[in-house]
Amino acid sequence: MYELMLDTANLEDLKEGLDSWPVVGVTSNPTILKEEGGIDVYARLREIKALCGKKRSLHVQVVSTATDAILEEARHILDQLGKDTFIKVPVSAAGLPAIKKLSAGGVNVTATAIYSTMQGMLAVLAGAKYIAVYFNRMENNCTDPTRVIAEIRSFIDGSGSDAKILAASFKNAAQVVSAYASGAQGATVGADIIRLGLGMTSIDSAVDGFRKDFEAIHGAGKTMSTI
Ligand SMILES: O=C[C@H](O)COP(=O)(O)O
Repeated sequence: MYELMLDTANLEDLKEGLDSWPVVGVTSNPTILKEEGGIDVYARLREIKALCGKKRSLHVQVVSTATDAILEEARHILDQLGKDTFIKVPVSAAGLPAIKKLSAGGVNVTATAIYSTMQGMLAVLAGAKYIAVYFNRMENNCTDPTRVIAEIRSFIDGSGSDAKILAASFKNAAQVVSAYASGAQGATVGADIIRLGLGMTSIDSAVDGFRKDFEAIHGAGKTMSTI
């Protein structure tokens, strides 16, 4: 089953997206939170958690760079936001041991900052539930994200793991389509990407043509519910 999440902390985007689009979770990182200006971070994350409700997941990233500090930060996030919160941990030398310990303790981990198949494989083995692969950032570094996604997916399937690739870091709709086509089970995107996908003038032009043809039969303003 494929999943779509929103990569934002903007309340307007979240209210629209969670209400109107087929979204199963919300992700953020410190840069996304910074875009919201001088917010109280935990207050905002609590608002987002409330908007998510019980059925959608919230993924919150740690900031610390040493293993013990990451573990401490993860515990604090769970205390503040609830035990079902997914803790986003970068797959770094210090992050991997934290992913292993948190996962062993039953914490939901989203492994992040993934630029290589090796990082993805290690995160799967360490027990992460989601593997956040950075699509656009890889392309910026002349790495092919479709190859990395396909290799990690093959590793997940071959090892019988229930981890899912959650592709992230998108700048356009084509990248999202490529991520899913390469084997990602999920993508987390900004609201702008969804709007791009629905914003083609040819879509509105087709809809307008159908409306005019119907009005030619039954008169102006008529619809299937008013004839
Ligand atoms: O948390 C991961 C983000 O999706 C990274 O996105 P970005 O490359 O646009 O900063």
